[in-house]
Amino acid sequence: MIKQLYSLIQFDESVKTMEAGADNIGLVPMQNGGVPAHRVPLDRVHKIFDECKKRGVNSVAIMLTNDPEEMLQLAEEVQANILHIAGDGYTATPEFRQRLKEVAPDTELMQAVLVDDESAIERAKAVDPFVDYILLDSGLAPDTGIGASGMTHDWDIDAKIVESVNAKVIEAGGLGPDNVADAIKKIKPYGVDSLTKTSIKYEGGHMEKDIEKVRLFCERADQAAKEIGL
Ligand SMILES: O=C(O)c1ccccc1N[C@@H]1O[C@H](COP(=O)(O)O)[C@@H](O)[C@H]1O
Repeated sequence: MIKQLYSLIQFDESVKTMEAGADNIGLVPMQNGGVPAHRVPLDRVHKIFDECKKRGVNSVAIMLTNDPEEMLQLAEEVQANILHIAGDGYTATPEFRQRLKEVAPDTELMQAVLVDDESAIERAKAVDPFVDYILLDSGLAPDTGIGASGMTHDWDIDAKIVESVNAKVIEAGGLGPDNVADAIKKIKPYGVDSLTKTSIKYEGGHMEKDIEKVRLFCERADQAAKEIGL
């Protein structure tokens, strides 16, 4: 079971998050979008992603901009393992996928799908043929993008999507140590993702990972997956 943790800002907390069991760590490289306090300067992105490589952890660059040209520039610059499109104004296309391969041949593509009602199933199917991952998430963040709501959504829809697509499905939206096991047992995803419930939030939008909660999240996810033979 892949455990994906967002949204890393500092180098030291990234290392601690990897040591606590994360398989994928996600961050917002400096761009036009997202809460200013969460955007990571590019020199630090490189330092964190180099550390990921050394430790065999996947680096994920989250795109909150809605400009595909800016995404491709960033993809070329950071060469992440995964590019996660989470902006609410742009959805990946086969052409985007092709251009991503040209500028970052080793970067896989993850498309966030907003699960608001059953229409999410068709939206997931539409991107399935040309993405590597589909991330199922809740709500729209007030600043930009799909996700970061801290809320769960209808897991029955997610279970149907897992059955209907070939891409690897990452379950997101309001997951934390308290409910990750239930989500895995119900949805049977390829991976699980957490932001709000494994973070400490401060005034002004600053956040840092709560390492004990990250550790618990990873431990409970692995235990649940083992129990159902995933
Ligand atoms: O990670 C962010 O900073 C972010 C900002 C804006 C939109 C989405 C973002 N992240 C994605 O949202 C999920 C779920 O968040 P939560 O656990 O429900 O709070 C997060 O893990 C990222 O995939």
